[in-house]
Amino acid sequence: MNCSCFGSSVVHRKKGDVRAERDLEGLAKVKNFKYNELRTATNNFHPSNKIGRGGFGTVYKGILKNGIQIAVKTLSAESKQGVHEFLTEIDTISNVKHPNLVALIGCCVHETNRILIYEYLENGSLDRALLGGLKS
Ligand SMILES: Nc1ncnc2c1ncn2[C@@H]1O[C@H](COP(=O)(O)OP(=O)(O)OP(=O)(O)O)[C@@H](O)[C@H]1O
Repeated sequence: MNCSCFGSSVVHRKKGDVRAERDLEGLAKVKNFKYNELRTATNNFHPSNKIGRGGFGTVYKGILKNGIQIAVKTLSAESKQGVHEFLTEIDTISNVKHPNLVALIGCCVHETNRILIYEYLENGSLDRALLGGLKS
């Protein structure tokens, strides 16, 4: 599995990152994004790409090189959630698939950054997903 989202420099990896890398190898279902790929997709996490903020942290809209739109959820620095808990959450989310749930497509751990990547839903998509054919 590609673990290069930990950065190109082995020298700068912290203990937690190395453990996270090891743990991520066990998560076969989600893609391990490179931090630079996410920086490019979100125009360096530009404020104009910000689409919301939830309990996890700030959410940015991004566009991958292949044109796929993504929602990039960055775990806020104040969060007490550690790498291990973060990875456990990914493992749990990636095992749940339902038409009414937004799919988790990947994650990234880079230095102190913990990031989740979801499929992007346009405004109103949730309504449509929940109400199905009831909504025009
Ligand atoms: N997959 C997505 N596609 C498009 N926009 C999204 C997506 N995920 C989140 N957002 C936007 O980011 C905002 C925050 O989302 P987030 O899931 O972090 O928190 P929340 O659902 O509002 O609350 P909580 O943190 O309690 O789950 C949402 O209200 C929405 O506007």
